[in-house]
Amino acid sequence: MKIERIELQQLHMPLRFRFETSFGYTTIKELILVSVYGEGEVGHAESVAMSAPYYSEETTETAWHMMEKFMIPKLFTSEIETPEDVDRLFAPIRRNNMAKAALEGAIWDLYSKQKGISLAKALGGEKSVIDVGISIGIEPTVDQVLAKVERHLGEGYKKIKVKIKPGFDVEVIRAIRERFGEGVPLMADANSAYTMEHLDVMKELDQYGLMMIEQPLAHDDIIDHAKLQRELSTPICLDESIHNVDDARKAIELGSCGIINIKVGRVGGLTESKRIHDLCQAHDIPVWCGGMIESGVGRAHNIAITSLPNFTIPGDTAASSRYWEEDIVENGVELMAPGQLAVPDSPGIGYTLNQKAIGNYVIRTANFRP
Ligand SMILES: O=C(O)CCC(=O)c1ccccc1C(=O)O
Ligand SMILES: [Mg+2]
Repeated sequence: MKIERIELQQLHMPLRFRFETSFGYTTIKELILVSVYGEGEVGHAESVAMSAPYYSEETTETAWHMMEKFMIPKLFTSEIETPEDVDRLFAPIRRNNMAKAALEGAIWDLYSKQKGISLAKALGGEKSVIDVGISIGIEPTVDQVLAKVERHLGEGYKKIKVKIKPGFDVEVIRAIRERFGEGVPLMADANSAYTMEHLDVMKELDQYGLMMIEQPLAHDDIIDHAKLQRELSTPICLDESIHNVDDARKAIELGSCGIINIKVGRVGGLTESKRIHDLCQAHDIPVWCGGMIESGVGRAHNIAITSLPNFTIPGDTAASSRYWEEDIVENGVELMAPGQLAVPDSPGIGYTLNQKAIGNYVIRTANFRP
């Protein structure tokens, strides 16, 4: 694969609502759109690093820096035949997974376009339709959460995830169960807001038949999660704690979780996402695709990886129109049926960029050539 040019564009996309988690809130989503040009085609992906280091250590600025100073120069001075070569090329660079994933993902898109196949097919995906859920943030009142649950259940979303934090947890879950019943596929995401001191709260949550509790304990822990898992019948799902396939192997071996959330950015790319998927499949650990408030470009990548068979639990890839007045892909990523997204079968990510919309959001551009 001959790479002729790489373009980075920093975009600021205003959200249609304030998205709050236990670690902070987002009203304007920052992202870096990566475009890799070669042999008459162009591949796209986005960096999901956030503006501040509260979900992970990366930020928009560090991702830009790592790509510009270390990753793009490597791409221009190496022979690349397949996207797996990119994964190998970046391996000596420690962490900075979101920066790595953005470049590797754009090259996966470019590679599948050059082959004339969909990204889903290039990854070994099998599904033509995926079930999706929705992630509801922390709201000022429980009633406001209930209103959102009602609206999104009406749109057919197949999983309702609510964000929790100490003081805004059991009450929310109880209210949802009382109002909407036991049948709602419901889970809670704590984004590391609890410690083992909160065992009593976790045991209370355990009474509500949740599909899982996501990342209750520290972002860098798998030991206490194993202890907690032994105290609960609800499966623990790890998000922040899993950065690569070895983390997944150790967490499974220790019994730290029963489910893993795969985010392509957090694990450093689609190649590593596939490895984690395969490992989990071999151990009967279901996986699902998490979200990072992506634009349509990141959503398209999420759809492609979710087409792999062990993504058996609906992920967080909701429709573009929930987040954006206007997305940066033509027509947005929209539900084809209640709670379902189509897996495109056209080459690459299967979505065309909306250059006019990009023009409205872009605040910085740089081009790199060999
Ligand atoms: O709607 C989405 O994109 C998922 C939102 C979400 O839950 C989330 C958003 C930003 C950072 C972390 C997380 C998370 O899954 O923990
Ligand atoms: Mg999470």
